Amino acid sequence: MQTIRKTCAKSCRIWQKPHLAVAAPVLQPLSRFNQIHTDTNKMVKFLGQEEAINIDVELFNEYKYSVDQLMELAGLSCAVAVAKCYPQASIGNKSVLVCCGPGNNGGDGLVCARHLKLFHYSPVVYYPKQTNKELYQNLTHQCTSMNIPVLKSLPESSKFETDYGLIVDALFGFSFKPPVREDFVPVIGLMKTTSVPIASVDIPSGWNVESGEPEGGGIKPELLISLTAPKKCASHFQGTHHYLGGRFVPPKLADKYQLDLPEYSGTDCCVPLNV
Ligand SMILES: NC(=O)C1=CN([C@@H]2O[C@H](COP(=O)(O)OP(=O)(O)OC[C@H]3O[C@@H](n4cnc5c(N)ncnc54)[C@H](O)[C@@H]3O)[C@@H](O)[C@H]2O)[C@H](O)CC1
Ligand SMILES: [K+]
Repeated sequence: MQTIRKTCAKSCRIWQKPHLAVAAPVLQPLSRFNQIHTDTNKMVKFLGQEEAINIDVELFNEYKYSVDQLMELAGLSCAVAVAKCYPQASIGNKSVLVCCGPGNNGGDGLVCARHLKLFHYSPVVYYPKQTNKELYQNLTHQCTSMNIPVLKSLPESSKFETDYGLIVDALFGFSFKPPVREDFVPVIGLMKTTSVPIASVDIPSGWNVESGEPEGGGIKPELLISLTAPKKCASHFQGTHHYLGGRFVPPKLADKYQLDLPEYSGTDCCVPLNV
């Protein structure tokens, strides 16, 4: 626990909002503000939506990464974080429902499902809005080739709690613009009402990327895996585990955006952040 005064001193350096330094006399955990205190005693920056998109564009245009490369690393780090928080034995013979959206967040979900299968889980992919782009077709093919069912409709709700031990939420990431469109209302509704724990990839789907949970309530993931760096909505995350994944950021880029990323341990591809 640290005082907001201390938080603000750091915030001012990064966010250059000097007026914040004299506000808010109350005690607050850092993670409720716009930075998070990590195990390594560093402060990770929380990104706004535009900044997250700019970093993504820079990775592709300036650093010449391909989407496939980053998606593979992002999806792998999600599967590893899931395995750390929900060891296969704790899920037993129940399946993991991996809900995939129409964009790159959904692509991370397809990669995550494939790695979960290799880690001996039983993933089932729910992928209602499939595109004909080659990357997504290949990722889907890789899943079906590994006997991972890919569904276009939601599994039957009466048996949901007995059949599924975990939901991986890969519907929407940092490009989401509220409100949730009609096609995705049922799956968001299921996630809002089920007792099955949820692991959200990058953003809890349906949340505003910056301000967090929508009015009237949103999904409440137990695990959040932020990719590259947490987005501002992560400061409202109240679940049990917050991990950072996507260990692909070139140091020069991290410096440019003052990300202050935590140290990943050894060869790990994800790192826990203090909640
Ligand atoms: N640099 C990184 O950290 C990387 C992160 N990755 C992942 O990519 C997503 C961002 O992907 P993007 O394709 O830009 O967008 P989304 O997946 O968030 O969603 C776009 C998709 O969703 C549709 N959509 C938007 N709003 C709504 C709505 N209200 N209702 C329904 N549908 C909506 C939109 O039309 C698009 O089709 C990031 O979060 C990471 O998960 C990369 O994998 C690697 C690099
Ligand atoms: K998500």
